Amino acid sequence: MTIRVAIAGARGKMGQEAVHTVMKNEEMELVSVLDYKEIGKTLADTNLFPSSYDAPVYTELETLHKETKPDVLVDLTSPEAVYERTKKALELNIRPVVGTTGFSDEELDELTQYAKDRKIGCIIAPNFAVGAVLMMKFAEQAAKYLPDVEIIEMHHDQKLDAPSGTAMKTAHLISDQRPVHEQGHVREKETLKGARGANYDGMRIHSVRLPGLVAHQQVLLGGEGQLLTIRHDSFNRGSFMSGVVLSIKTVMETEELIYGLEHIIG
Ligand SMILES: NC(=O)C1=CN([C@@H]2O[C@H](COP(=O)(O)OP(=O)(O)OC[C@H]3O[C@@H](n4cnc5c(N)ncnc54)[C@H](OP(=O)(O)O)[C@@H]3O)[C@@H](O)[C@H]2O)C=CC1
Ligand SMILES: O=C(O)C1=N[C@H](C(=O)O)C[C@H](O)C1
Repeated sequence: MTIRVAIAGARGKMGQEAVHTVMKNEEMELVSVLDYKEIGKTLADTNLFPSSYDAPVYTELETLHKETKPDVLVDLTSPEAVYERTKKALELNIRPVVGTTGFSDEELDELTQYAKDRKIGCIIAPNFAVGAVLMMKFAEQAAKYLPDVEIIEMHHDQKLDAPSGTAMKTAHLISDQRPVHEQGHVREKETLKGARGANYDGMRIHSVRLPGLVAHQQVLLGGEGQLLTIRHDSFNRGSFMSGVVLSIKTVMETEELIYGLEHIIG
């Protein structure tokens, strides 16, 4: 069976890569594209793709659904509207594969319940790169033994959310293994606000934004006289595409929300 795929955010850095990936995949068909502004009748009208890329463009998910009946909506957009759109997709019986980051813990909980009530698959993957998933899992394991942790995530300077979805997911995984405790000196005082980074259950998260970067993270775990550094680098967006393909296939087989690629990479 060919999987009918729609993509939201197709003009973006990740979206363009995902369009090519789906177009090249023989088990999938790109049936439509969702944008939030008028960009032409078909994807080719954007001048970003060859003229053979003729998937129609819609600005309303309901119309897109009615006219092109996608099985899956791949969302690679921006944090502002992704929660509402994911909920709407579930309502319409379209299975969301969401790479967009910036969900709050409450929103993730609500969407999990929403998908469960409707028995419909949904995958939210803060990072589609297999190496990044391994970095998070290794850090989770290491934190049992070295519970003092600081996360440094580094991204390109066009990124809208901070900390990154990957850093948040890493913190979630580590916090399941490590007793909540404040790190650093008890009388520590910031002379410049933000110097110690964001505080997640006492763990510190630092966000670096610089031109030239793509997506990088290191997890530092400190112990008496020692430091373990676990690092992952994505040098280009091709690194995320095998995870996108796996998620599109897997979401067709599941009836609940899966948060994180670690649950499906086997
Ligand atoms: N899970 C993963 O592995 C990865 C996730 N990401 C995440 O994916 C998202 C996209 O990243 P990236 O491609 O770098 O960002 P870009 O800004 O390059 O692309 C986002 C695209 O979505 C469009 N867009 C914005 N809002 C909407 C909307 N409401 N509906 C439809 N389209 C919209 C933007 O249009 P316009 O520019 O006109 O506003 C743009 O074309 C981010 O949240 C990022 O964190 C990124 C890399 C990997
Ligand atoms: O915006 C990005 O680029 C990325 N976003 C994701 C995140 O927030 O973790 C995944 C990856 O780090 C690239």
